[in-house]
Amino acid sequence: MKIGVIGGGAWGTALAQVAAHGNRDVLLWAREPDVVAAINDRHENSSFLAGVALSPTIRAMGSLGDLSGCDALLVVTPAQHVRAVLAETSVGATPLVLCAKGIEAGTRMLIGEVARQVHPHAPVAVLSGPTFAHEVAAGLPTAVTLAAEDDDLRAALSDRLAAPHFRPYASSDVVGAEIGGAVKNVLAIACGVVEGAGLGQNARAALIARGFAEMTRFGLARGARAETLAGLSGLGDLVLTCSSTSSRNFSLGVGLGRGGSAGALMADRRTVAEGAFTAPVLAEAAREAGVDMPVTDAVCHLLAGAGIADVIADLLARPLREEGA
Ligand SMILES: NC(=O)c1ccc[n+]([C@@H]2O[C@H](COP(=O)([O-])OP(=O)(O)OC[C@H]3O[C@@H](n4cnc5c(N)ncnc54)[C@H](O)[C@@H]3O)[C@@H](O)[C@H]2O)c1
Ligand SMILES: O=P(O)(O)OC[C@H](O)CO
Repeated sequence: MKIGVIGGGAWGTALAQVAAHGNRDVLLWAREPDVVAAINDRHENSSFLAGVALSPTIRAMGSLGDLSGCDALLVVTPAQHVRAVLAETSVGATPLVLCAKGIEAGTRMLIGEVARQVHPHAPVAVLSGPTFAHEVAAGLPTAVTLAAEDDDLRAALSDRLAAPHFRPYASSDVVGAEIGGAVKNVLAIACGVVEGAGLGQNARAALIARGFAEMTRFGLARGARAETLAGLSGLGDLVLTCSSTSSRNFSLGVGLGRGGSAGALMADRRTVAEGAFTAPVLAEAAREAGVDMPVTDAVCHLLAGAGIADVIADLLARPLREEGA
């Protein structure tokens, strides 16, 4: 199975490195000519994944047309760009493995829904889980959820992408795998705020637990399975990104918690903090589904410039409720 990767950011590059395990050929499309040149000439991506010696069997290209002939395409651009990039890619019935974590603004579509709309004949899979790109690229042990409805595709992709340090767990719950990754980014911003504002470890643990309840309510309303939400792509990734400044979303939250504005914190950054884009659309989607997501709403207010003290006070002043409700 010849793998093509769409997106030369940190995660696309790390996944290309995984797929190149055992000196297998991998094609990687990157948007930036300097990234293409650095990968081909020096086997590095200093722009997005500095300090990693890449496999020489990874070949980078600047034209999406060069990916034709691949047996599966890993889609690893930021969520808000997936539609445009897929529309430029000749896909046919080639399986698409979606690795971006987010919900499309405007349409409120999960990325799998976007992919099916743009390429109706392409089978869709989702790869998601607790995966800091620099750790995966360094060969540190990592486990992910690999979800696809089709049994054969799931097995073929798991076999092809598994490596000694990279362990996919198969699932048929595509929607569940997607929702965990999208929602955890928003909750990671909230946990970063707790850290930045010095609200303490109790508050962070409470946010993780109540955030997971929120993720579960939303996921179940959208057809996800509870065990997927409690697995690697849901709870696993939530715990990772809510506890480390290696997370761009958590770091954004830390900045907000210290009193920075979202505009200033996001200006000029070359890397993506998906939660900032997902939060408003997730809040809309939750309202549409009749699901209460107070932490997500609080993140939206903070991103829009509301004061931290007011937002926290409002969150804590909500009516008391049953834990399982
Ligand atoms: N970095 C990680 O550790 C990690 C791990 C798992 C999943 N992800 C997910 O992977 C996706 C990609 O994130 P990343 O960390 O690889 O990116 P990144 O932050 O390292 O780099 C930004 C990427 O955005 C691309 N980009 C910017 N403008 C674009 C446009 N108009 N059209 C297409 N692409 C554009 C850049 O080319 C670059 O590849 C995100 O959804 C992220 O949540 C990231
Ligand atoms: O840096 P973040 O916050 O985008 O998190 C990266 C991955 O999603 C962690 O699984």
